[in-house]
Amino acid sequence: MVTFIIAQIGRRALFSMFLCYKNVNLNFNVQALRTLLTLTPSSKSQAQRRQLSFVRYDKVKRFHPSRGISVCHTHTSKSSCSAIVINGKAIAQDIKDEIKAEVECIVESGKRAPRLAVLLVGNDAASIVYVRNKAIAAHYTGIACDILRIPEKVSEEEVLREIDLLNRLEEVDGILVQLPLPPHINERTICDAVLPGKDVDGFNVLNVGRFCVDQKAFIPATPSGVLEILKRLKIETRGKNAVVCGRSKNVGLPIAMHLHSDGKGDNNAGDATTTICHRNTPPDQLMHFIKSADILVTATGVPGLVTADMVKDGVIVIDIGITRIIDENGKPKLVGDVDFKGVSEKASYITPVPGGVGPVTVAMVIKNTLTAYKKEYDYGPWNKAMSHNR
Ligand SMILES: Nc1nc(=O)c2c([nH]1)NC[C@@H]1CN(c3ccc(C(=O)N[C@@H](CCC(=O)O)C(=O)O)cc3)C=[N+]21
Repeated sequence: MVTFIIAQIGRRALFSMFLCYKNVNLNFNVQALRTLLTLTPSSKSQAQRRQLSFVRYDKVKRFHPSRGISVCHTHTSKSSCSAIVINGKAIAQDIKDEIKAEVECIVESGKRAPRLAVLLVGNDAASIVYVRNKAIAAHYTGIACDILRIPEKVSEEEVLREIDLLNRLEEVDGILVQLPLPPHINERTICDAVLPGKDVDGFNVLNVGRFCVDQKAFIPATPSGVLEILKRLKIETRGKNAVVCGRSKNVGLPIAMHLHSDGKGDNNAGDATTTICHRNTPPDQLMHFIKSADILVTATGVPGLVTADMVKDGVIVIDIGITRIIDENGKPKLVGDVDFKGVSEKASYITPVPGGVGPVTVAMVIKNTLTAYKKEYDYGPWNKAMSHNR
């Protein structure tokens, strides 16, 4: 194991060089995408509904599939309007810049930088991309990031030992085990082995439980990304109809948990009337619930699940589905759950795939790492008890 870690440290140096190179490109792209245009509201209600002070997060030109790019000046005929496309890359960039500034202050004051350890088991192509994105983001903000690549055939015991080691290392603030894990490894066992105070993924059952009862907790990156988007766009959720399609334990369920909670707890919850639809929701019921949604969150991985005829005018659409397909020209492409072209004609806001929730997810993991470093959440005896159990 020691040899393995030493090998990783060597690799890390190479990886940092790669990151430095990647970072230049990343900054360039993000800068190019940041539009600071402002809209001129045509009426007061429009200004209120669209939260115009925050349009810098949107690609202000409205997307209209049949007429190319157009700007809609009136809300009187909403169906002929098209949605504001939420720019997840710009939101992520802002979050990362805030983190970077804070980390700079920490380091200038003579303290060590925060540190994230990522365990990547096996060679899942998507996981490699996601982990790489997290490492690039960490590097950008000044947070140290170690990626421990572990062969697919590793035993559960071995992974638990690795986590135990990281739990005990004072200088490791955040631990993240990339999912999915190979089928012979129990994900619940692994997630629960991560010390709650270092559990930047929020997958440890203690964090899950605390989040459920709306106490301070690490909230998983994708749900907290969605919350951050809603918060930064100042989208009101209280009393609205929220529909979440998909009930996965790490995405759909926590998002619904947050949206429905009454807002009196620690996490500034949504207080929305929340419905969860899932694979056993009959199609007519799915149609019925989606039609009722003011805020629609989809996290199913079923491309084209939501079409224009299913949504109501002005719906806010957060698309978390991410599926790799081969398009009509034979090229690989990422798509969400929503028929973007059609639905963006009726929605008021919509997140694209890629470039929507994904980049914000990455930024939120990094933000959680800074929170872990600052030891903002008090886990009392849990943090130690879990460690001594091993
Ligand atoms: N322990 C753990 N923590 C996670 O947070 C976690 C995980 N396991 N397993 C898988 C999901 C998924 N996830 C994404 C991260 C980045 C993008 C992302 O960067 N998406 C880009 C596209 C990336 C690409 O090119 O494929 C985008 O939407 O623009 C997407 C999804 C984190 N997850």
